[in-house]
Amino acid sequence: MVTHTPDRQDVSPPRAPRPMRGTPQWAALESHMPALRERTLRELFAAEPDRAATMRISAGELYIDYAKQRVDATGLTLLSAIADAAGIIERREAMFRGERINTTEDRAVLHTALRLPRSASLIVEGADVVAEVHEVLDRMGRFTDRVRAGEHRGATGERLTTVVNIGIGGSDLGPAMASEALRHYSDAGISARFVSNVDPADLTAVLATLDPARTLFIIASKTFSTLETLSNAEVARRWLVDGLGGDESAVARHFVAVSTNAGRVAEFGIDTANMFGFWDWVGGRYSVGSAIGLSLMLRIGRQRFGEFLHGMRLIDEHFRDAPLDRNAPVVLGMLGVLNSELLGAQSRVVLPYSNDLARFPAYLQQLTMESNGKSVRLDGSAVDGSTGEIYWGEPGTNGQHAFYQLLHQGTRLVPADFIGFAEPTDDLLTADGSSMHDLLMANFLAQSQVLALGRTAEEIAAEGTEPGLVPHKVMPGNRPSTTILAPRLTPSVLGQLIALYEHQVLVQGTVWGINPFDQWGVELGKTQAKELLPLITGPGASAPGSDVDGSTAALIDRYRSWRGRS
Ligand SMILES: O=P(O)(O)OC[C@H]1O[C@](O)(CO)[C@@H](O)[C@@H]1O
Repeated sequence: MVTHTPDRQDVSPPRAPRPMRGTPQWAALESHMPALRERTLRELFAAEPDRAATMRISAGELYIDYAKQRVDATGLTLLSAIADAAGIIERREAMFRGERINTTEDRAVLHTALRLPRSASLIVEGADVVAEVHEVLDRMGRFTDRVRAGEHRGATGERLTTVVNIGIGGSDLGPAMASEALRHYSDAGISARFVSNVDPADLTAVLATLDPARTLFIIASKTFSTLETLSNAEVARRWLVDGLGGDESAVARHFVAVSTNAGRVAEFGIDTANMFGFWDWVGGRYSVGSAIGLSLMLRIGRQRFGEFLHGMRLIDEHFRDAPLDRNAPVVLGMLGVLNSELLGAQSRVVLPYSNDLARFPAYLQQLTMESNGKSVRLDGSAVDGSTGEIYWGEPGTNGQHAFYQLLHQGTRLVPADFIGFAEPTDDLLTADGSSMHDLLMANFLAQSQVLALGRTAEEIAAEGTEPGLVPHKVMPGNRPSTTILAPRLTPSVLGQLIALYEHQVLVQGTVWGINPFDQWGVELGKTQAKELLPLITGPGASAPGSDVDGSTAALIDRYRSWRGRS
């Protein structure tokens, strides 16, 4: 039995992360910045012939090239010194040990325990969390085996062929992204649909295509108190019962829940025998490897779901074992800090050259921005720099024909993460017999090359360009990017990509001294929506006693009048 104890590196007890600005390590980086700002990527490539060989890391099956980042060997050493001084090793080990590093919610942060092997043991506050994790995985496995084999059928005896996951945020984005990414591995004739928005258009559009007799609903909510999810779940239940001739008992065969809150699941009317649990130490945006991934397991089966978890574990192990300056989440997280804090980048664009990863940027938006969009440190003091990179993106080559113009010639610096695969999930041949996948990947390679090296006025003039057009055609270059290449988009590789970004969040949160694991900023909007609802449906905001601000009151009045309620 493998016991996961903090024995990998000699660590002292965890401390709150230290603010990094003002430390000697930060000052050293700042004094090196003129060298990084002045030298272009063209110059760096010319000056450092072995740049490509040294600025790459293999982690799991991911080949990560960061030679096109605006950094040199000294800069990289200084960046890892900052991560070290911020206490990343202690914080990482405290996380893996199951300490309550999410102090504002008094919780451990143990998504990494979701992917420990059955043979491992991790005792946290007296309980072996690995045993608990595998008990749930086994239950999920038995259930999904039965649905996939047609043994668990709908109330009328039909096979269940569509699973509808109703959830939002972390209870939607992970499984929705992964289900699309791994569509190629769906092998039991089960399709998955995802409903998240409280906008009735979402559920209406999905239900319109479905047969209740063949539909299984998964109500996924960590808290089981989320307005959007419960509203959609109630309507879905009514639709099912009505569609099956008013048979209330059908709910038991067509509804399962995924939650940490058995009481609320029972209150909602789902038998807790049909509930798959997880734990408060799994943050919503870190939960795709928990029972929140049930829809994915239904599609790809328990073995491939296991490979997905294994992929995450490969990167967990790399994150724990690799020295900081060869550690992919540390290096990439710190390059994000460099770009956003010292090179003036305002966002990071993620460009998967895989249509199957279309939802990956949206998934990363919650993972990174809900985690590190904070402006106070763990001790409640204000941060003194910026935090939380803004993530966005679209699959290549679609983005090329939409926003790459700004990436190449705009005034803003937008560092890019390119993600691509050697083997296609599908390939087609063009009329001349060439592989469309090769065409896609030629674009993948060309774009980062052009971003980095650009084209000068002299080079453009030398091509015979009319002088008046030369400035319009200059490609400034010197725009940083990282390229992540993997053999193929398998369940394991998807798990590796997810964990690579998860751990970057911890690295950056540690350097910024903030808590990446709470999300207090989303609460007030929810409360105020509840307060405004009766004004919208009842007397209006201009009624005596209403203390709604003038702008909102006028909007409510206009809304009510257009709804015919004045
Ligand atoms: O799974 P739940 O409890 O329904 O929460 C859904 C989402 O809502 C949030 O709390 C934010 O509103 C996310 O952190 C979470 O992933």
